[in-house]
Amino acid sequence: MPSPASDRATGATGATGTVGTSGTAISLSGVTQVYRGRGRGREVAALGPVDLELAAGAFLTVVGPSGCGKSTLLRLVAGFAAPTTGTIRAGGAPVTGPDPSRGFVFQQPRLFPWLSVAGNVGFGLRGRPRDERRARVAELLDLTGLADVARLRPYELSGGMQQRAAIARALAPGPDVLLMDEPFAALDAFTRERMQDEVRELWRRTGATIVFITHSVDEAVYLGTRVIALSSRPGRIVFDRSSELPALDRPRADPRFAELREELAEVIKNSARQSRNGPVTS
Ligand SMILES: Nc1ncnc2c1ncn2[C@@H]1O[C@H](COP(=O)(O)OP(=O)(O)OP(=O)(O)O)[C@@H](O)[C@H]1O
Repeated sequence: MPSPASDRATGATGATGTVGTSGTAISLSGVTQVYRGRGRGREVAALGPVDLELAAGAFLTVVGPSGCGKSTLLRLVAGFAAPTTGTIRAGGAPVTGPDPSRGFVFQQPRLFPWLSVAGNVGFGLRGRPRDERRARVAELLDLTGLADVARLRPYELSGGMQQRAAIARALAPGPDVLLMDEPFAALDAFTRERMQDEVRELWRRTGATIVFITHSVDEAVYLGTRVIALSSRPGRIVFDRSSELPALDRPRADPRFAELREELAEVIKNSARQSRNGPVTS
């Protein structure tokens, strides 16, 4: 297994089309989201204002209390909706809608039941030459350990394998950014830990920038090269920390793991009580 440092320093090309190891992958400036329901007083201030600059190649984890706007943030970056105020840029260009350069993985795998695993993984490659598509699908099935089940239908797979197929499908077009919305929340604890290691490995090998939403402080600290916490709704950044832990072989054994986890848990507990704190950064 190549070391993450050497992988990233050389800008090796993995599963994604482009490996960006320099520059800004995503930036948000003054981003807010207010949902408007029917009738007076039905507005929900869900997010922001949020300002964020994310370096290419980072693994950003976002954690915060339930309903604080984590999914809203991710959906805005994906381009599924436009923010109420503010601007979002990806790779320097304004986000105006969904784009193959930003892959999305949902909490539920959402595979197409009528397609095989290979068919699902290749779905986003329709229109490309057949040979190219086949080679790409084979590469991704190998990368995600699904080569042996390529011909099976989704219902024949375990939950973990289905989620791997969903990740492979999101990676197929070679996105620069992978957006993951609590992708392991529905998995049992054992499978979840294994998938965390697998996604770490995918990140190392592909060089993609990842934004990963989670409810779990442990998962956020284990995976993130940068960890942010949002306050209670409307979600604002109340904690923002870079971490070297994901580059280590056994992050949980490092004393910094427990330290960061405790600090983050404390911030989330406090911000749930007092939602309008200023940022806590270092
Ligand atoms: N389409 C919508 N219309 C109205 N309100 C919405 C809509 N989507 C989300 N909300 C509200 O906005 C707030 C933020 O929702 P969001 O799903 O972004 O939070 P979250 O942090 O991802 O929540 P959870 O951790 O429970 O998944 C919540 O109060 C939610 O009820």
